[in-house]
Amino acid sequence: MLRWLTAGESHGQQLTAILEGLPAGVRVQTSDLDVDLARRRLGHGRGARMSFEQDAVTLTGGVRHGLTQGGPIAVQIGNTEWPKWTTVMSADPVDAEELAGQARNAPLTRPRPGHADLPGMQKYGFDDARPVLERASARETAARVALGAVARAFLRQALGAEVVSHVVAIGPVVAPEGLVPGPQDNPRIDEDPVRCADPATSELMVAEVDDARKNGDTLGGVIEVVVHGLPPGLGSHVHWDRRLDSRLAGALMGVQSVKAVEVGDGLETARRRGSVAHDEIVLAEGRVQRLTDRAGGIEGGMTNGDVLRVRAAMKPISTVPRALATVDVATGEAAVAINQRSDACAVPRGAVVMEAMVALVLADAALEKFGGDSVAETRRNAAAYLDALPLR
Ligand SMILES: Cc1cc2nc3c(=O)[nH]c(=O)nc-3n(C[C@H](O)[C@H](O)[C@H](O)COP(=O)(O)O)c2cc1C
Ligand SMILES: C=C(O[C@@H]1CC(C(=O)O)=C[C@@H](OP(=O)(O)O)[C@H]1O)C(=O)O
Repeated sequence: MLRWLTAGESHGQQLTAILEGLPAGVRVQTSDLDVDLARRRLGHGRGARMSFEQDAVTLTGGVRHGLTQGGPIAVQIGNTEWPKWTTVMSADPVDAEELAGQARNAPLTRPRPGHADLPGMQKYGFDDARPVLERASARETAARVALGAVARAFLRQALGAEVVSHVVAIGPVVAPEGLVPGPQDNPRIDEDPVRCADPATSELMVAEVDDARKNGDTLGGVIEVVVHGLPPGLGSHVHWDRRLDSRLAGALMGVQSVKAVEVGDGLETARRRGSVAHDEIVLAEGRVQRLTDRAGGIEGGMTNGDVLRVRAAMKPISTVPRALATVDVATGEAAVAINQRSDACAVPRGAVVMEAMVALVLADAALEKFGGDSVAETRRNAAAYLDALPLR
């Protein structure tokens, strides 16, 4: 239904993104994309680049006078870094002498453990990590967040659904269980330096980031994305690749540094007995309701109408200032890994990327279920489906 693609390098001229398959009539404008792009630059632990990068975003296709037109939506995001990289990252051949004078062009031959550097060089036949790290960099997530903002607008206008997130762990500091942000809580959580919903835990998280940074180290953590207002029946039990949990897991694992995904209570559920692992169904006030939401709003690969909760675990940043051991591929000698300027902890801003991926997957699943060439049609179809459900 929905297809999306991104292109561009971390220090290239710009990122480009295309979203194809969205209906006409979705209200969206540049400022909506700006809001999420700015949120992606926030967070204690971010690197220097985040404080000056402007994410100059332009909607270049598919939107007219603040409304989608039904055609592919195209977005470009200029890289503020570009002026320093015009020669090194030039698409066209450049004069060899001019290139030789550029310190930035020195081959990167000491691959960083935990990065795409070494396997990428081996796979694509490069003797320099530059072409690999330029595309592997999470700079690319700016493009996903821009498209995610469009998907978020569609979900809100078609279904009344809201996608929010919070940080539930940074390194060993874990927020209390059971905190579930409400549909309007993003602005409040954005105010917190680590996007944690619990102020006491937030203070401990900030201290942990400061301590890691002081010691030349880095941190990862866990993000929970919460979606309110979804109808039952998005996704399907009938085939593995139609299961919504499978699609969400793939999308979240597709974000740089994500090493685990949980749906609902996830791993904790595996440690429970069945009698206390599931969500019992009752009839209350003429509606079917669940007493708990351990499943995170998904049963049998479909939304069940409860609040959707998925978690993504990011590993610690791989560019560790206290440089890790590697091998210089030019000399074959033991070396320390290249140490580029880097985030110390990207979990708070990673949360905004996870929201975008969840919004894109849900927009796709909503269009599959309800169709519609205009958002008004999608909305009517969804309303008729809900009206016809015998037990809601
Ligand atoms: C929002 C975000 C920001 C990131 N920032 C950095 C960074 O500044 N330095 C770094 O080494 N890795 C950073 N990463 C992680 C790397 O991009 C990632 O570890 C690398 O591309 C290898 O991919 P893998 O971890 O999925 O194996 C970031 C990831 C995300 C999601
Ligand atoms: C630029 C962004 O994140 C970058 C992600 C990243 C990495 O290795 O993933 C490394 C750093 O980039 P640089 O190569 O300039 O040091 C981060 O700043 C961004 O998120 O916009």
